[in-house]
Amino acid sequence: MNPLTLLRRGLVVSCQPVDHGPMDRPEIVAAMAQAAVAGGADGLRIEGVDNLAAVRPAVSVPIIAILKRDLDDSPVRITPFLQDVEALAAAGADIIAYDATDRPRPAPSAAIVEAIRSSGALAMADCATLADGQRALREGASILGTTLSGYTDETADRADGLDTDLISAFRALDAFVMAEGRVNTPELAARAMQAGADAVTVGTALTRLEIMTDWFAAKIKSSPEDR
Ligand SMILES: CC(=O)N[C@H](C=O)[C@@H](O)[C@H](O)[C@H](O)COP(=O)(O)O
Repeated sequence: MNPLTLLRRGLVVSCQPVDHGPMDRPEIVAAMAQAAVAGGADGLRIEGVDNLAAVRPAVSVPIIAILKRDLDDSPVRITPFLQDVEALAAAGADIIAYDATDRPRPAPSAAIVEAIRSSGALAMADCATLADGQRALREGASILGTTLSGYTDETADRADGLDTDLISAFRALDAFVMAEGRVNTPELAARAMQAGADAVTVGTALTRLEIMTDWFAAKIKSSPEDR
């Protein structure tokens, strides 16, 4: 079945542990992925070829795969190279997400989308702005994600909370819209759907245990002492 049909009105769980933390191991990512599916996830977002290779045989839901890199000469981190696309497709990705912002990058976004489509996977554009989404649709992307809103210089003022404006703007383009980024509670997931999302991706609030723990610990420590 078309992955978009399976993901519509669905939850995608991004299983990306904190880099180099104790949970950053393929067998743990595979266990997280299975636990997410057991809890009702309709899809998964998985970073890296080793993690994808561990998760793919363990689940049957659609997988959105990415490869993250830290480049010296470009701020683009998500699937910047054509060979990244080949590696993720070979490891069983159904959908490959890429940075769809208009920033200096090693390979043009149009070439990345073309490589994704020729691999047989669908392309998900990780966008920061409406213009990113419009360009991505012209280039052949099948999903527009709000993933990078708040993470570029141009959108730094949106770094708090959910970008419902961008979700609604993408809805008006008649695209498949993925709300992604800082969806940290079930209530925010519902708000994303009301704003026009077709599906919602949740990462940190479900799979980055160190960060979730810190949210609770900080609140407890800053709570008033007198009762
Ligand atoms: C900006 C960027 O690099 N986002 C990444 C994309 O894969 C991940 O680090 C996020 O965890 C993911 O987008 C889910 O978002 P959140 O963790 O806020 O639920």
